Amino acid sequence: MLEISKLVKRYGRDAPVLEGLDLTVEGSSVVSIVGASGAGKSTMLRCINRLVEPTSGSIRLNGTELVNLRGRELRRARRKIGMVFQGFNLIDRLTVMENVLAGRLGYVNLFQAITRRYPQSDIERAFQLMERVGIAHYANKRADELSGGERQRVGVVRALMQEPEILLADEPTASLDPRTSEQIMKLLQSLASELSLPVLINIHNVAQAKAYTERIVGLRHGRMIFDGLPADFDKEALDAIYGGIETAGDELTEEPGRSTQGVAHDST
Ligand SMILES: Nc1ncnc2c1ncn2[C@@H]1O[C@H](COP(=O)(O)OP(=O)(O)OP(=O)(O)O)[C@@H](O)[C@H]1O
Repeated sequence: MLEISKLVKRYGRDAPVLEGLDLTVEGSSVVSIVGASGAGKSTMLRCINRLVEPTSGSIRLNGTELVNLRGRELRRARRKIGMVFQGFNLIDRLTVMENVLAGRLGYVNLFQAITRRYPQSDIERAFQLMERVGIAHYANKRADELSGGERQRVGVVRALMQEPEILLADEPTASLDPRTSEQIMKLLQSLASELSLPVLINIHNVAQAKAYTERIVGLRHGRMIFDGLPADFDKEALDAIYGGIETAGDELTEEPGRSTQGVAHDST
C-alpha cells in the first residue's frame, strides 16, 4: 500500500509545486494522475522514488517511510519501486536482454554488474516476463532496432525485473501512436492484476485514463481536486482540472469508440 500524506515540494525559493498532497493507493489499483502541464504530476511520481527530494510530508510504501531514507536503505527501497518512462530510457547499444537485466542491478554485486554475470534465476525470470509481453524473440536484438511500442515493453519488463511493490509510469504512452498507446495501457492494466501490483500512471490523455484505469486523480497547481471513478470524471471535473485548456477537450475525442459528446453524456 502506498500512503502519501501532506506531501509538499518546493523547488528552491519558488512557490510550492505540491501543496500538501494526500493519496492512498491499495492492492492492485491502476490509478491515473491527470492535470495540465506544470500541475505537479511528474514531481509527485519522482518524490515517491526520491528522484526528487520532498520538502516535507510522508510517503510510506507497505509501511516503510521513504522520506529521509539515505544510502543503502534508500537503494533498497528504490528496488521496490519500478519506473516506466515516456522516453523508455533504454541503453540503445545494448541488447533487449541486457536492458531487461539492468532491472536487477539493485540486487547483484558490483562484480556481477560490471561483468554482466547475472544469476540464472534472473535470466529465467527475464525470459518469462519478455514472453509475457511478447518480446522474447527480440532478446538478442539491439534496443535501438525496436519500435516505440516494443521499446516500451522492454521498459516495462526492466521495471518488473526489480520485483517492485509498486509501478510508476510517467507518461508511458506519450511517445507512441494511439493504437500502440492503447496496447501499452492494456498491458499495464493486466500486469497490475496478474502481479497484484499498484500502478500509478501520469497521463495527458484523459480518454485513455478513463478507458484503462480504475481511478483518476486530478491535480491542479499542486493540489488534488479530483479523486474518483472514471465514470464520475465529467465535464465539470475536466474544466476544474484544465480550466478550459483546449488540449484536454481534444483528447476526449480520442477515446476508443466514443465521441466527446458521449463522454460529456457520462456525467449526466
Ligand atoms: N528541477 C526543477 N527545478 C525547478 N522547478 C521545477 C523542476 N522540476 C519541475 N519544476 C517545476 O515544477 C512545476 C511542476 O512540474 P512537473 O514536471 O511536476 O509538472 P507536470 O504536471 O508533470 O507537467 P508535464 O505534464 O508538463 O510533465 C512546473 O512549474 C515546473 O517548472
